[in-house]
Amino acid sequence: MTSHATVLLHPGFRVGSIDRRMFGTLIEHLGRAVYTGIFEPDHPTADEHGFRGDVAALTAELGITIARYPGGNFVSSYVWEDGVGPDRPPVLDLAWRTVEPNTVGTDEFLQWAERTGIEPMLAVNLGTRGVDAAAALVEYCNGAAGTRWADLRIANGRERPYGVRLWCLGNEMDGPWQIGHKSADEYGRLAAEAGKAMKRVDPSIELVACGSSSMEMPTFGAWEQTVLEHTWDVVDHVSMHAYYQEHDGDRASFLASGTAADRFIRRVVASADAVAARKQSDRRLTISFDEWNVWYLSRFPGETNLPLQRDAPRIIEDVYSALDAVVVGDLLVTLLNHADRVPLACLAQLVNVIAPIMTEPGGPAWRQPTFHPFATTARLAQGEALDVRVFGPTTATARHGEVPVVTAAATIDGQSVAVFLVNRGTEEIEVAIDHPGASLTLTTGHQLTADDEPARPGPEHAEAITAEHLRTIDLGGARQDDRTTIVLPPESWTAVSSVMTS
Ligand SMILES: O=[N+]([O-])c1ccc(O[C@@H]2O[C@@H](CO)[C@H](O)[C@H]2O)cc1
Repeated sequence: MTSHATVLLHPGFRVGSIDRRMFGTLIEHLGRAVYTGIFEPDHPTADEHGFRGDVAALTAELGITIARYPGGNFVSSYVWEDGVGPDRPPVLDLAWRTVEPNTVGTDEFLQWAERTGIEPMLAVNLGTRGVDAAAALVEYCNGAAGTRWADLRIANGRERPYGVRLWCLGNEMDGPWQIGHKSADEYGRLAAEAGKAMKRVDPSIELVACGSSSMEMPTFGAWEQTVLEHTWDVVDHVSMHAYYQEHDGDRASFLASGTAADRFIRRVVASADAVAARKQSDRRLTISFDEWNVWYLSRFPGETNLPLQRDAPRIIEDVYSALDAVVVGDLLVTLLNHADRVPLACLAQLVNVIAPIMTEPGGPAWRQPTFHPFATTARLAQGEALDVRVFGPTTATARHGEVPVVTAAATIDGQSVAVFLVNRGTEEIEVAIDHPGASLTLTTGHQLTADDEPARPGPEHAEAITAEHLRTIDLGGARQDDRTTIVLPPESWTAVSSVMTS
C-alpha cells in the first residue's frame, strides 16, 4: 500500500542564504588521511608537491569548500613549529598513538588548499598549549613581513600571507579522551584569552569555540552556557560534533539520525540564545557543525587501546553501505533546514578515515556510497534554503521517539529550485510537493535506495553499490501547476532539480 505525504513550499518563505562553507570537511593527521590519503609523493598521480592528483580530483567532484586541519584530537598535542621549515622531527602523536613524521605541516596543507580552491580552517592546540602558540600561528600564517613568526614563514619560502580566515579554538575540549581535557570554566577562560590574542594579530579572523563532542555528553548544554559566557565577546561561532551509526540492527533509529541532528542544532541554538538573553544581546551566534558523519564508533577500540604505530596505519577506515549513504543524505537535509544558524559544517573526514573517498597506497582512489548524496547536495543546494513544511506520517523509534517518516529541504537560486527528500520508512510513499501559485518543471532526479547488504571494502564493492542503488532520472518534463507528485521508494534519498515559474 502506498502512503502519502505533502511537502509545502513557497518561494517567499525562506530560511536564509546557504553559506557555501556548509560543505566542508576535516583532514586530520590520523591514520591514512594525510599520508597515503591526500599526500603520497610516490603515487603515479602525485603532483610536484607530493599530493595525489586522483584524490584532489575527487575532492573537487565532491564539492568541498572548506577543510578543517590538522585535527580533530590530533591538534590537542600538536606542536605546529615541528611541521614548518627544514627540520621536521618525527614525534609521538598522543591522540592516536602514531609516529607523526611531520612531513606535511601547515605550509604544505595551506598550499594544497590554495591549489585545490578550498578555504582552510585551522585549529589551534588548546590542549597542551595556549595563548602564545596560538597567536604565533596566526602571525605565521597571516602576518606581514617584519615580525618574528611572519618572517619565519617568509624564510620558509612563502612571502605572501595566507590570509587564513577560519580558526578553531581547540578541539572537543569537553571530551575526557582529549589530551589536555578541561572543565568548561578552564576551557572558556583559555579560549577567551587565546582568541583575544589571535584577533590582536589579525582582527579579520573568525573564531570557533568548542561546543560539545556530542549531544550525549554529560556536560552538554551546561558546557555551551559556561564556555559562551566566557568567550561571548571574542568568538563568532560555537562548534558541535555528531556521529551516527546503526546500533544492533535498529534501522529505524539509524534512519532517523537527521532528527537527532535537528534536535541537537535546536538545543545548541537555544543555549547560545540563552547566553545572548542574559547578556542583553540581540546577537544570534552561529554554529560550526565541524564534525558530522556516520561512524561505527562502537567498533572503535578507543584511543587508549590503540597500539603504538607508525607509517600511516589503517585507523577507523569505516566502509559504508547504501543505507549509510541515505542517512548522510538525510543529515544534509537537516543542515539545509538550519542554513540560517549553521553557516559552517564539515563532513568528517575526507579520505580513508570515516571518509567518502578511499585510497590504496600506490593504487586507486574511489568513492564510497556516502560520496554521492554529499556531492549532489553540494552541487544542487544553491542560493537560499526554503522554509518547507512536511505533512506526513510519523513512526516510533527506540532511540529518538516519534519521528517524521518523510523529511525534506528545498533551495532556490533564481528560478532554479532543488528539492531533497528522504523516505525513512519501509514502504513506498507518494509525496505531493505543493507549490501554490507557482509552476515547477522537474528536470533531473538523483535517487539512492538502501538495502540490508553489509558494506564490504574495496573499489569494486563501492562501485557495485553505486551501480545498483544510485539512479539518475531524466524528469525532463511537463510543467506542473500548483502541485508536483513524486514517488519515494522505501529507505531512499532523492534530489530533484527543477525550474520554478510564477
Ligand atoms: O563520542 N565519542 O566517543 C567520541 C570519541 C572521539 C571523538 O573524536 C572526534 O572524532 C575524531 C574523528 O573524526 C576526531 O579526531 C575527534 O575530534 C568524537 C566522539
